[in-house]
Amino acid sequence: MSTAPQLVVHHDKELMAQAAAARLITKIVDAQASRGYASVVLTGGRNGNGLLAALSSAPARDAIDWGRLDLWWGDERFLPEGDPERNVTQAREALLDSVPLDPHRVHAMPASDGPYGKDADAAAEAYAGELAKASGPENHGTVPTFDVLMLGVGPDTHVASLFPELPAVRETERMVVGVHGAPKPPPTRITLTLPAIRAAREVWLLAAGEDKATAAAIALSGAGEIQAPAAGAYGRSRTLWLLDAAAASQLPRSLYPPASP
Ligand SMILES: O=C1O[C@H](COP(=O)(O)O)[C@@H](O)[C@H](O)[C@H]1O
Repeated sequence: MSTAPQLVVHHDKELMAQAAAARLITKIVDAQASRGYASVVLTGGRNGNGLLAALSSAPARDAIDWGRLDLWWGDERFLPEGDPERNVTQAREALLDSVPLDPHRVHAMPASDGPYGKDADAAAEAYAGELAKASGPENHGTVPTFDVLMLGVGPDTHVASLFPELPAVRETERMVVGVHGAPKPPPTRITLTLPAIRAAREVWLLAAGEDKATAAAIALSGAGEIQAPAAGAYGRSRTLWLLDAAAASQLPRSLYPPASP
């Protein structure tokens, strides 16, 4: 069952990143208070890294019990360990290296010089196995019920490494797949699929900047998920689009009415 998207539009991308970071802190602290731990899926890209950087400089970040936080990734660029273009490398720089995480709870996707060598499909299968191991009877299948899963939105409406019309976005069985021939470099990637994304309690789509305006308008105007993968990303209990005014500038007025005078 899909949840109708809710929209929050901030003045600019800096404010959006700060507000999203504050929202994430509250979610994590609440989940830890009620269950003992929290699980979050990170995204790569400018907006995801902007949020992590904002979280890093938010004084309230110390409210999080970092040792009881599980981190997963929505996708990864299949490159050697430590490559500056890897999403995990960028996340480490923006935040992860400066907080006391439990390394056993940081579930980076495999690198192209790791145990699976250049075989992105085998690496994807291994990540699916790691997710399945972390999924208990209280979850709904072979993927944990993440508290929050974040996704950047590409100008072509891609989310994670689910690009329009490529086989990965059509996947209905597997939770993680290898991606070959991605239109955005690098061509080889690993990604959660739409069924895995939809296992999350809350899915947050982050879109800031003019170059995201068309993508946001298309995805929020009833487009199909094969042509516009962002349209197929929703959470079990909430789907939240966090935008700045530039990214919201082409939304239909019924979704984003002009501000009151
Ligand atoms: O390559 C990727 O791009 C998307 C969007 O990134 P952005 O810089 O246009 O915001 C990102 O969400 C994804 O994780 C990443 O691998």
